[in-house]
Amino acid sequence: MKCYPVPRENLVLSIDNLKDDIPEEYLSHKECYENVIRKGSVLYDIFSELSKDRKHKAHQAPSNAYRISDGIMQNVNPFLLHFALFVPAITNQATPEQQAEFLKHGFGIIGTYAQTELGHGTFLRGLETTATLDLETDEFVLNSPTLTSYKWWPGGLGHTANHCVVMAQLYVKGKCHGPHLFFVQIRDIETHEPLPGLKLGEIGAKMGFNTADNGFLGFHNFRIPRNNMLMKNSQVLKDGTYVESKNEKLTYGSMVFVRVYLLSDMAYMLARAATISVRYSAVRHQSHIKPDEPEVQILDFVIQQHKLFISIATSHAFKICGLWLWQTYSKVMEDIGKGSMDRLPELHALSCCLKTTSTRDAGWLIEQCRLACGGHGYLMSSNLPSLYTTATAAITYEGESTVLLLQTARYLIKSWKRAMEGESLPATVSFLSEYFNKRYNKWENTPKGIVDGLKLVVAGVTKMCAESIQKHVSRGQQYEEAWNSSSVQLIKASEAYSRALLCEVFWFEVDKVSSTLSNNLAVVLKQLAELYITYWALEKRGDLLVYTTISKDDLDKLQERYEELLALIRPNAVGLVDSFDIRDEILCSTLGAYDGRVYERMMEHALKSPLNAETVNQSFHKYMKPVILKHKI
Ligand SMILES: CCCCCCCCCCCCCCCCCCCCCC(=O)SCCNC(=O)CCNC(=O)[C@H](O)C(C)(C)COP(=O)(O)OP(=O)(O)OC[C@H]1O[C@@H](n2cnc3c(N)ncnc32)[C@H](O)[C@@H]1OP(=O)(O)O
Ligand SMILES: Cc1cc2nc3c(=O)[nH]c(=O)nc-3n(C[C@H](O)[C@H](O)[C@H](O)COP(=O)(O)OP(=O)(O)OC[C@H]3O[C@@H](n4cnc5c(N)ncnc54)[C@H](O)[C@@H]3O)c2cc1C
Repeated sequence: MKCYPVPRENLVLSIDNLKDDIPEEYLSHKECYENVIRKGSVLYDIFSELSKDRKHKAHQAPSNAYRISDGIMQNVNPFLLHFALFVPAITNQATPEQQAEFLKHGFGIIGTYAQTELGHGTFLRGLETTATLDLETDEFVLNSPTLTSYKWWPGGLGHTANHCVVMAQLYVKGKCHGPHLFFVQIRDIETHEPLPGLKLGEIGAKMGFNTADNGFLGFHNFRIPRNNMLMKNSQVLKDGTYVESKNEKLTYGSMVFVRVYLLSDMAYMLARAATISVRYSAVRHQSHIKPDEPEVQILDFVIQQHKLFISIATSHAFKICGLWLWQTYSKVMEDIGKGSMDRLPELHALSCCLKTTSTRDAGWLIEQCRLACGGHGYLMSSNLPSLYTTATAAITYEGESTVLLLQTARYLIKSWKRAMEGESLPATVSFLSEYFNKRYNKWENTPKGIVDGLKLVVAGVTKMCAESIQKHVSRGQQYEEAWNSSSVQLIKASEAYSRALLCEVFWFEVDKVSSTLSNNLAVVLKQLAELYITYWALEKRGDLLVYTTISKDDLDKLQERYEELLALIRPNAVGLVDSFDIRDEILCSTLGAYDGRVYERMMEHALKSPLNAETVNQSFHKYMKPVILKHKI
């Protein structure tokens, strides 16, 4: 790999170890793991060399360098959790002294984030792993009291990591203080054997993510020093005094970090899928549009453009909103550093709904890209199946999507109540006050008008939810029960909110930067933003008809404009995906390479199938032949 500026002599393993003799999809589960460890270890070495001068900082945006991993393994890198959650958890949740201690070996340790248990993933307060202070020895004793308390799912936990950050219920002097994080060594550094008192393993084959080495972990009277509790926000002193955090939800900070980041990650996943399917659709000729003319590029079918251009536009929307959300995150973290928690609920609400919408959209849009490639999209060598299973996992991990939408709904309902009481609201929800005070405009058939309309939908649905909860309460339900009864509508409010946010930020940011771009670029970027907004206005036409003054005539015009936009984008479609600038080595697709040699690549790849190494497979002689001979007349 020439793209890495690390001298070969600095590396322990040869860079030649990054090559595959047999494509990954033909390996067994065990071989696959061993293969990604072979390649992952080289990468780990490269990343550690590259990071030598880069001090870990809390709230630092992740470097894009790890994308190289996508080109080297089609499946998930088992070292990912070290970078994505283990190190960020320590930098965000440990004191400076602890950080110096826990990270002193740099890349000499490999960590993961062990939170989810067999019995509980969503409901963190229900976790069962215990960390009990032993005042005499100044240690915490970790235990998994039940089968359901076993840690279950953490990436890299099965066989890769030798350390982890563990979420456990803190017990001091018989009192439970809720979930807290602990730094725990789980394997011997030299032998890699699990330490005594631990039961460790891998959880088995999954729909995708198969090389992530997701594992289980049980503790039996396992002791760690008291100082291994991450104590930036709350502390346990030597005499057992518990010092409360300013906000107990700060313990959940590492999850907020990844949720925020996932928006950009989904932009990239979608860019890869769009690149493959748009390029393929330009190469593939099939059927006629005019009977007397040659077969067309399938990209010329308007319905194909409808399936694919939304992915290009969505990737840009996620990228731009991802940057916006990252800036919000950094600002809120800075405020927290200065002691102000004011914007933490807003950040939590934004990150929950945007994480959910971006992962769900990426999942179904990647699948749509796969379907748009016809049969060939079903081949592993197209890389679309792997992209799908990897993206779709994110709908569940780092907070299950329904559960996160309900968190945002909680914030919307609270904000609605504040609006009714005349309180001022943060800019991201101030439209609720405007709606409550009936300050809204008549429908306008422009991108800005659509954004305003989508916000009216959020406000209208939120109001309906608040009334529904109230109705159930007045019929005798407790507030929490009434919440459950109204949850279908609450989810709708949250979904509508994230869509309005995505449309607004995408349009506003594109509009803001367009004067700094060349005219041609600004025009195309605006077309993509308008396409995105119009697509969603048409998808949500029912809600717009209920909550705004949009008419059938307006909708007809929007449909016409949408089709116009498809035609305007068509000549630039291939250029647009080329501009994502994803190298063939990272794309890893027989269908999507830059040179368009689709059929040649497919044949070359098919010939690598181990089944093609011999003309007759031995199973013929063993099983088929006797049956054939028996039935031969
Ligand atoms: C070589 C490689 C190269 C590498 C290069 C390096 C580059 C690396 C770069 C990085 C690449 C990344 C790529 C991704 C990869 C990922 C891989 C997979 C990771 C998967 C990890 C996981 O999968 S890890 C587990 C995640 N597991 C959850 O995600 C549990 C969800 N479950 C909850 O999160 C809570 O359980 C839940 C529901 C909130 C209720 O919590 P609860 O019961 O305590 O709270 P309540 O509901 O009662 O709410 C009470 C009040 O707390 C408020 N609140 C709640 N949370 C709050 C919060 N966070 N912040 C503020 N406020 C919060 C709430 O808004 C209420 O506020 P109010 O009262 O004012 O309304
Ligand atoms: C690929 C992958 C990688 C992962 N990596 C890690 C890792 O590295 N570390 C780690 O700690 N964990 C990891 N996880 C675990 C992951 O974070 C959890 O699976 C996730 O948070 C969902 O929790 P759950 O499995 O308990 O789902 P559940 O909460 O059991 O969800 C089941 C159903 O119940 C519903 N439900 C649950 N609660 C409510 C509610 N309050 N209201 C309404 N509906 C509800 C959900 O919507 C869902 O439909 C990973 C998971 C996957 C799939």
